[in-house]
Amino acid sequence: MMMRVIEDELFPSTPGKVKIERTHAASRQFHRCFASTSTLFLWALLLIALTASYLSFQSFVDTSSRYFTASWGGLHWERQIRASAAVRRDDGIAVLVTGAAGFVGTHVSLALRRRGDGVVGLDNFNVYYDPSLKKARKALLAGHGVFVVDGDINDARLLAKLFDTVPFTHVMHLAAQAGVRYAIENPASYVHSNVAGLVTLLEACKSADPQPAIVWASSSSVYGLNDKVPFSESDRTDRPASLYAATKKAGEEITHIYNHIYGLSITGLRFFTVYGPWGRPDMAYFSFTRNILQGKPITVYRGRDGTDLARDFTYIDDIVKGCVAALDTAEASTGIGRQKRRPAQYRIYNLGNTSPVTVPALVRILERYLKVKARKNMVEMPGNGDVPFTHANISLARAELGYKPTTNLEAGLKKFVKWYLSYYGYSRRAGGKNQ
Ligand SMILES: O=C(O)[C@H]1O[C@H](OP(=O)(O)OP(=O)(O)OC[C@H]2O[C@@H](n3ccc(=O)[nH]c3=O)[C@H](O)[C@@H]2O)[C@H](O)[C@@H](O)[C@H]1O
Repeated sequence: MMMRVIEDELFPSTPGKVKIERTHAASRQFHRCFASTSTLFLWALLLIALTASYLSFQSFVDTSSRYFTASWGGLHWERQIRASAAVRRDDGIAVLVTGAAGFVGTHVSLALRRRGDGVVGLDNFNVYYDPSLKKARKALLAGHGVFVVDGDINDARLLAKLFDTVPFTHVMHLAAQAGVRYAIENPASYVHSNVAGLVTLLEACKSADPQPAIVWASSSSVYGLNDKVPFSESDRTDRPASLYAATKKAGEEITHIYNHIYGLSITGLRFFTVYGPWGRPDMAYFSFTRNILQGKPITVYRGRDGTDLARDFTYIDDIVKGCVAALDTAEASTGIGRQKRRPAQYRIYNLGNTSPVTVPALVRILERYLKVKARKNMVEMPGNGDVPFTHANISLARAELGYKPTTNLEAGLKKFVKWYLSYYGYSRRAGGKNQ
């Protein structure tokens, strides 16, 4: 019956033809057709096989090109990571420091290493400011046995590899897009590092076995338009003045989620305008020093009502003590296999200096140490994210971390200027390193 249908379809009934011939012809045609269907089938198989081999070749090319071009991976690399992570004291900790070639990251890594903890750094060496300064910090760390991986916190494969290689007990997360006013120019970089990068890192931490405890850098800028002084952790933080502040505030909410669902132990540190040797060239105290020495004018912002702006400038060594104390008092994360077994620690602390200084006062101190008069342009604060003042209440950090800042701006800037002159040389016009 089936054959009949096929026959009829292939040979529409034509009056005058002999039936038997039709049947034979149809059968020949059918076999020819069957043969051509099998051929088609074989061709299709061949095509599928070719596609499969092409795809696996592509993936081989991808993998090997990543192997040959990526700045991480391989046996030698793993050996460096393990050596850097080796703990050399009783009850020492193994810490992954993100942003290790940054200002705070370098100092914290050195402090941990000096007391015998295992430290592995991670930094993407971006060009937000002169990467040669970051490379110099990396070299400084290498001299103390700290290896810094060149990679991004958005690279989930790299993070997974790091946690596979070392059972980190802690993550000191300092990698971020910093700077309050730069967010006007490059908003996407804040979302990339401070939001997407943070989530990628937390995902890796949540999946790691053991899960590390996380201490990370939030910011005084989360207080935004808060005018209740001094700023306490319980004050409002829902009125940020810049995208930078908003991404740091988002970080506080995001880390809370990972604490709540996965049992990650989280400590957020709100840093107040940190300064000191090996600092960030984009910050006022640093760029003012450079300009004053080069005889260039500096722009000093003032409030709309003519008042001076003020910051609770905090010296790097005090911040490092706060970071280390936060690591030492961090309880272990409570999750395993991505499941929380019991509630985990969630903390937020101000790390400031408790004595705000105005920007013109900062300039006067620099003039004294540099022995050069600054050429000042007093300008009304542009509406690009700045806040008029910051002032930290540090009672909580003092009570729970034993945090007690000991360096005032005078003493701290003296150390900064000494470092600056030794690093860049006395006369910028006479040459020296790039900035
Ligand atoms: O605590 C924080 O969480 C932040 O601290 C820092 O931000 P800020 O307190 O804004 O520091 P910084 O830029 O040095 O400006 C200092 C003062 O100089 C004024 N300022 C600045 C530049 C200038 O050209 N002129 C000027 O008057 C300016 O108006 C301000 O009054 C970090 O950069 C930031 O990453 C974040 O960590």
